[in-house]
Order: sequence, then structure tokens, then C-alpha cells
Amino acid sequence: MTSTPEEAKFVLASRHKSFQACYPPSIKRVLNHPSWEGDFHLRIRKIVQTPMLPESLRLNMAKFDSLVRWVLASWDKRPYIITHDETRKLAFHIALYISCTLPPSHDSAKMLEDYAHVSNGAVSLPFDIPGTRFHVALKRSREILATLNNIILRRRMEKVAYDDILNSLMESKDESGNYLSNNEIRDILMTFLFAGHETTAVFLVWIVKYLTENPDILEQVKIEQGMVKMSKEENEPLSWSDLKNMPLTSRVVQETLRLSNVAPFSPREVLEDVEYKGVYFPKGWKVQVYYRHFHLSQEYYKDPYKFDPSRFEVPPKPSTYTPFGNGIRLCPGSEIVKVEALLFVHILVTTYSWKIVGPDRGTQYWPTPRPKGGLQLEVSRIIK
Ligand code: HEM
Repeated sequence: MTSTPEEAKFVLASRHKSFQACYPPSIKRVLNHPSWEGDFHLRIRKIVQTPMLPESLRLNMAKFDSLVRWVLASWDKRPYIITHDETRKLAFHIALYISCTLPPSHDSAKMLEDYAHVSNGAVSLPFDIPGTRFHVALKRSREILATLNNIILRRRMEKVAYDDILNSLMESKDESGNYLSNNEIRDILMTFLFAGHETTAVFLVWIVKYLTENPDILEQVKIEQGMVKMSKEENEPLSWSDLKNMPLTSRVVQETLRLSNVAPFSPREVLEDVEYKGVYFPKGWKVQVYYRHFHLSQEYYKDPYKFDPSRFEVPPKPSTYTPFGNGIRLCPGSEIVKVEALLFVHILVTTYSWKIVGPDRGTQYWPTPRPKGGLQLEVSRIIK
């Protein structure tokens, strides 16, 4: 396990020569995940990150805004919600939109349900025995793959050039002029949709929890968001420039990423003997780059277990804040996550009041840290 930010940076920055990503076999199998390595990794990475660059996100703000409003509008008829169910719906449909330009539908709801089982079996003993989580995850994974296959076939028949990841994957050629096969595209979408909603959904739950537990900060966030709302026409979607008027909420986002550690580490395998400042990494060994270690260290963050967005008024020391990883696999979704979070908080605090129902059930650390039970809320609309 890495123990300093410098070691972590060294491992993560390494080109594909010395270290490679090394996820558990169960994840690889349920995601049907052929590793994205070497030139193939760089090629796919370029495609998936393009629609998540700020210039593309800016153009899609109205669409993201409408998806957040769609999810939260459904709360009107329900006095209680499980936050995690709602944030999964939101994050998944945004990932589905940027990858395949698809709106919510019966198929998307079914895929989301299937992904819940995939996620449940993603980190488990990889024995395909009926009755195990892994067995169910594999079955649901096959159902998602079939749906994705249909999406690709439909798109090929449509012959329309959408501005999305699916289109870019279909048009991408390698150096020898070969296109990706339908199965390769399907498997990339499978992993992308998983990466695109799983951590984001849990992260949004933590935001709600921390804000609820810190009423003074929530009050200030409400004031900030109320000002943004007052500057808009009724039901006018938020624009890119509105996000710049949310400095406090942005710090809430940063602090939640630090404290919750929804992606606490990156696993790597050593491909050749390497030494870094007296630390020897023998070939064949596994390395965990453990972000949680510095995010919760007294050495880098005063009172590290306290939820204190104001600490981000001063930028953190280099390499000590890496919620999205670092180096060649730095999360390409880091900007869209912030956009989703700011839209979600804006619409949440300006439309609803809520309280957490029942006692605090603590944190579930498997497969990644999350509030146990998904955080049940009693919600009521504060504006018509
Ligand atoms: C709070 C939300 C998120 C967190 C904390 C997070 C964190 C991370 C981290 C730490 C990695 C690096 C993994 C490694 O080093 O092996 C990663 C990779 C990745 N993330 Fe995210 N992520 C989030 C949301 C998203 C979203 C919204 C998307 C897409 C819509 C996304 C797509 C990806 C992809 C495709 C990779 C693989 C990159 C590569 O291998 O080059 N992530 N994420």
C-alpha cells in the first residue's frame, strides 16, 4: 500500500510499462471487462472524455438540468424516499445520455435495476454457483449486454450521426484502419455506464447526509442557491455561468469528495522491478494506491474527520487531494460529477425540505463507503 502522496503519484503517473490497473477478477467478469491497456486505453480514453470536457458540458447543461428535475419531481407523490435509489437514477440517466443520447425509458429502468445486482456481486468470490451474489451479477450482466447490443444494432440501422460516445466509438479506427467490433463497443459501454453512475450516486448521498448533519452550512448553501435562483426566470435551466456563482456549494462538493472517499483506492500490478526513493516494487506484486490515507491524514488536513468546506478556501498541497485518482487513469468524469452535484444541490435545496428518517445506521464500507440503508428521507416540497 502506498503511504505518501509522492509514492502514489509515482505509481499512478507511470506509463503502462511499470504498473497496470489490476481490478479483482469478479469485477472483470461481471463487467465483461477486457482491460483497457496501452494504446487501446489511450484511444478509448480520448473518446470517452471528449463529451465530458467543459466545452461539451456547457452545451448540455439544459439536458442535465432537465434530468435532475425529472428525478426530483417524482418525489412530490412520495413523502419518503431512499436517497441512494434516487441518485442512482439521476447519475445513470446522465451517463446514458452522454454515451448513447437515450432518454429514460422502460429499458433504461431495467438496465439500472440490473446494474444494482451487478454492483452487488462486483466484489465477491468469483465462483459462479447458483444462489451467490456473483451468480446473480453474471446473469444480470448478460441481460445488460444484450440490451446494449440492441442499442448498437438500432444505431447502426438509424444511420444518424449523434454527438455522443457511441457514435465516436463506431467511427473510431486504429492505426491499421480497423473499426471496433459491436462486442468491443458493447463492453466499453458496459464499463462506462458502471463507472459513470456507481460512485457518483453514492457521493451525492454523502452530500445530503453531510449537509443535513451540518445545519449552519446547509443554511449558507440555501442562501447561496436562493440568490442564484432569484437571478433566473421561473423554471429556467441553470447555465454554465450560474455554476460560477456557487463558490460555497463547490467547496461542499470538494469537501464531500475528500471526507467520503467513495473511490478510496486504485489497484495496480507491478510489471517490472521498480525502485522509487528507496521503496522497492518487485515485479508481480500488487500495489494499492490508497487515497483515503492522505485525505484523512492530520498531516495534510487539520481535524481531518470534520466536515469543513472552508478548508478549501486555500488549495490543498499538491498530490494530497486525489478523489479522482491521478496520472494516466485520472477519472475523465471529474468535471461532470461536479456539474451533477451543483445541479442536484441547487434543485434540492430550492425545492424541498427534508429530514433523515430513523437512527443513524452508520457506514457500510463494502464495496465502497456509503451510508447504510441508502439514507431514507422524509421530503416535502417548499415551493409549487
Ligand atoms: C464521485 C464520482 C466519481 C469518483 C470519485 C470517481 C473516481 C475515479 C477514480 C479514482 C478513477 C481512477 C481509477 C484507477 O486509477 O484505476 C476513475 C476512473 C474512471 N472514471 Fe471515475 N469517478 C467518479 C465519477 C465518474 C463519472 C461520472 C464517470 C463517467 C460519466 C466516470 C468515468 C470513469 C472512467 C471511464 C474511468 C476509467 C479511466 C481510465 O481507465 O483511464 N467516473 N474514477
